[in-house]
Amino acid sequence: MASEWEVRFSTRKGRAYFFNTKTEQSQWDPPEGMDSSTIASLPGAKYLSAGGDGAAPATVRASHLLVKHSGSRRPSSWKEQNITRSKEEAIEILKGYQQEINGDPEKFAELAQLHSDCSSHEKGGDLGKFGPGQMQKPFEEATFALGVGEMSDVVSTDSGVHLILRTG
Ligand SMILES: O=C(CCc1ccccc1)N[C@H](Cc1nc2ccccc2[nH]1)C(=O)O
Repeated sequence: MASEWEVRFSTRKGRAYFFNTKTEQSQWDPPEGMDSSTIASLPGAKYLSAGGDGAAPATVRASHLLVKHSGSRRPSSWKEQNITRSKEEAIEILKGYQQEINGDPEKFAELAQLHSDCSSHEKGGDLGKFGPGQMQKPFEEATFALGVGEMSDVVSTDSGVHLILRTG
């Protein structure tokens, strides 16, 4: 029965697997005879790669532009020793960059290099590839919801407020 099955993500292996909640058995391959639309509707199906077969690692690549504020987990960066701006002010600043970027990936990388409060600024904001369970949840969910080449609106994490560009 499909309802016994769910998709989970192995951070160790960096890929999705199928878990039977009744027998508690897990397997890499989709359950025998389960069609792709049923697989796509299983709980945790978001961990499956586009093919829905769980075989390809469900990882993404992204860049981000982070503006920290006084409530950030670490209100300091390469740019500013002691960051005291309010969260509201950080959002206003980020929205200014968002307008300037206007959907242009090259502009995104340029402004991330100049202004991001994350060490990834050195690489135009590039964070490399990551899978579920590796980044703070709001950041992960926003990134996984983007198509390749798409940019997020303002996303808030314990680190500050971000613009995210999914690149892979
Ligand atoms: O955690 C890091 C390093 C992230 C990184 C990953 C991969 C390559 C390069 C950098 N920097 C934090 C700021 C920060 N918080 C984040 C939360 C989610 C994603 C990226 C983030 N960056 C900080 O500097 O406080």
